[in-house]
Amino acid sequence: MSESDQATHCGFVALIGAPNAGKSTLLNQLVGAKISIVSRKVQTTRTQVRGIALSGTAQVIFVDTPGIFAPKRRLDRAMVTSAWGGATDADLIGVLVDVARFDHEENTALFEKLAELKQPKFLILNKIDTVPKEKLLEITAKVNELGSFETTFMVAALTGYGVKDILAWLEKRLPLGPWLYPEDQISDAPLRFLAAEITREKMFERLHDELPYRSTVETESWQQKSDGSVRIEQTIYVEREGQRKIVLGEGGQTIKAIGQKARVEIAEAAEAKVHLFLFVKVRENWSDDPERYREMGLEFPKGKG
Ligand SMILES: Nc1nc2c(ncn2[C@@H]2O[C@H](COP(=O)(O)OP(=O)(O)OP(=O)(O)O)[C@@H](O)[C@H]2O)c(=O)[nH]1
Repeated sequence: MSESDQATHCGFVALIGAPNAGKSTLLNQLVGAKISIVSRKVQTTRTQVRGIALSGTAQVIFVDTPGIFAPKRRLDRAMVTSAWGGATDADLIGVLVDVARFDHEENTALFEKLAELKQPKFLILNKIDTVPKEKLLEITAKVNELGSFETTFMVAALTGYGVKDILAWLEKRLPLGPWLYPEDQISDAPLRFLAAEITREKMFERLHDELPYRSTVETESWQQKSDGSVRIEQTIYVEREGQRKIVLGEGGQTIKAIGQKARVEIAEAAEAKVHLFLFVKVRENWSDDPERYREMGLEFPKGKG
């Protein structure tokens, strides 16, 4: 019960979907702030990031998950284990499907796996701006044959169209219970993790396909200064010397530009003046190193990578 006499609702909702279905975009719309990094490159989300939304009497805690379902490499397997971990702990599972790709292979694998999860599920058809209106009902019927869903939402996460309906439904649907987080909290991702994600996003924006998705960013130090500012040191890990040169750019221009953009956003998130220092290091085979997994909040999968 909250302080008022009104009963409150609270619960965990896992968002599951194929790569690029729009999970990060949707999560940001639901929460009304930039929580999870968004990119046109697939697999930018590596760990569960929670966004917390308030809707009337309900606190809805979203778990964002990596969207990949047929893992081959070790890093991919760790991501998938993390994704399903989030789903099995949740009260409800929101299944996100790109309407234009509902019958693609990645969704077939997803629906097969979903059948094993016992939690109630609801369907979110995203990117409805990309298919003709008259096709939507037919697609809705077809997708509902592939799984068992309590209800279906049609949204365009990019513009926010339809997103409020999801929150309104969840408000009634989540179990009764006290709120688990303070009212003004929108994420429980530690700030230093969020800061690393911001730098990674700026790096992807700047370098696109020049950089493999396996490069990573870690916040090595976070020092609060007496004047209220924060000194942050981050290391960008790449796998080869050639990649290090790309990230640095001529005369260090590229890394400088990445750092400037990241600093502005980290300062917003930290609500403080930020001094950001970026380093680039080559670490061969980092994706086989258990320590790197721990830092990303993932479990190191056993067996050969
Ligand atoms: N046209 C259109 N594009 C969208 C919509 N929602 C998301 N997108 C785009 O789809 C792409 C993928 O969105 P993300 O939110 O990064 O997808 P994700 O599922 O989190 O992806 P991963 O992190 O790789 O798992 C981005 O280019 C988005 O701008 C939508 O409603 N309409």
